[in-house]
Amino acid sequence: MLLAVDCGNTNTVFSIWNGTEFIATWRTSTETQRTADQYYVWLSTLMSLQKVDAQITDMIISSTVPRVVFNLRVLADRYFNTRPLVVGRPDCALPIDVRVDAGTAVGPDRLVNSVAGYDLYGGDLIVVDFGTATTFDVVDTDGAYVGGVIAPGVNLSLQALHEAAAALPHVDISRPQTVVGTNTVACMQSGIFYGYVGVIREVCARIKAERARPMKIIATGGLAPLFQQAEELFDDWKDELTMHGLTVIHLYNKTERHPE
Ligand SMILES: Nc1ncnc2c1ncn2[C@@H]1O[C@H](COP(=O)(O)OP(=O)(O)OP(=O)(O)O)[C@@H](O)[C@H]1O
Ligand SMILES: CC(C)(CO)[C@@H](O)C(=O)NCCC(=O)O
Ligand SMILES: [K+]
Repeated sequence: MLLAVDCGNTNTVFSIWNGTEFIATWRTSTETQRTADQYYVWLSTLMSLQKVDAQITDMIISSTVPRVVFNLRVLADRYFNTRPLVVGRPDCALPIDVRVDAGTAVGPDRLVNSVAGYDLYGGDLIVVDFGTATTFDVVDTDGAYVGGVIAPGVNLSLQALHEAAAALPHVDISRPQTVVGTNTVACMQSGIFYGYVGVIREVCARIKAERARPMKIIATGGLAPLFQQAEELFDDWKDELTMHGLTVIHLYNKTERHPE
C-alpha cells in the first residue's frame, strides 16, 4: 500500500491508499525537528489503535518545507524499506507540464493540486487551496501548470492582526451575521471573511479575463467549505484534492516509462 505524505507549513497529513481508496488519514503539526523514529512511533500507534492493517510498500511525499524531507526519507528507508518519490525532485515525473519562469521552484503542493484538478475536472481550472497561504493555481487546457497567485492564508491574516495590535485578540474565522461588526471579534471576522470573499472573487475574475476563456474554480483545504457554504464561490470543492494528486503522480511514476 501507498503512504502519501502532504507536508504543509502548518500541518502534515499522512494517508494510506490501498489502490482504490484512502483507508486512513492522520494529521500532525509540521515540525522540522521530528525524527524518522518519532514519525514511526506516532504512525504505528495510530495504525494499531484504529486496527489499520496495512503493509506499506511505497511512499510519496509533497513537502513545502524542504527540511522535513530528510527525516521522511529515513522513515521510508528504515521502516518501510522503500525509496520515496519526492514531488519536485528530478526523479519524480509529473503527468503535466510546468510552464513558469526559468529557475522558479513552484511549491510541490501547487503542482500536486494541479495534477489532481486536471485528473478530476479536466483543463482550464483555477484551484484554490486554503492552507497556510491561500494559493490559486492556474491549469491550462492541456493540464499544464501555468502560474497562479499567492495570498496570505486566512488564519495567518487573523494571527497577524492579533500579533501586531495590542488590543486585538486571537479569533477564529467564521462568517459574521452582518458585515458591520458591533464588537471587536465581529469586526475582525468581518474584515477577514468578507475580505477573503473579495479576494477570491476578484482574483478569479481577473484570471478568467486575462485568459479569456471559461474556467472551473475548484477549492480545497480546511476552510473551503466555510466560504463555499456562505457564498457559492466555487464550481466544486474537494477535501482530499492534494492526496488524490499524490496517488495520481505515484501511479504515473509506477506505470510509465519516462525519458531522462
Ligand atoms: N471553521 C474553521 N475554522 C477554523 N479553522 C478551520 C475551520 N475548518 C477547518 N479549519 C482548519 O483548517 C485546517 C486545515 O487546513 P489545511 O490542511 O488545508 O491547511 P493547513 O494545514 O492549515 O495549512 P498547510 O497545508 O499549509 O500546512 C485545519 O488546521 C483546521 O483546523
Ligand atoms: C505558497 C506555499 C507556501 C503554499 O503552501 C507553497 O506552495 C510554497 O512554498 N511555494 C513556493 C513558491 C511558489 O509556489 O511559487
Ligand atoms: K495543504
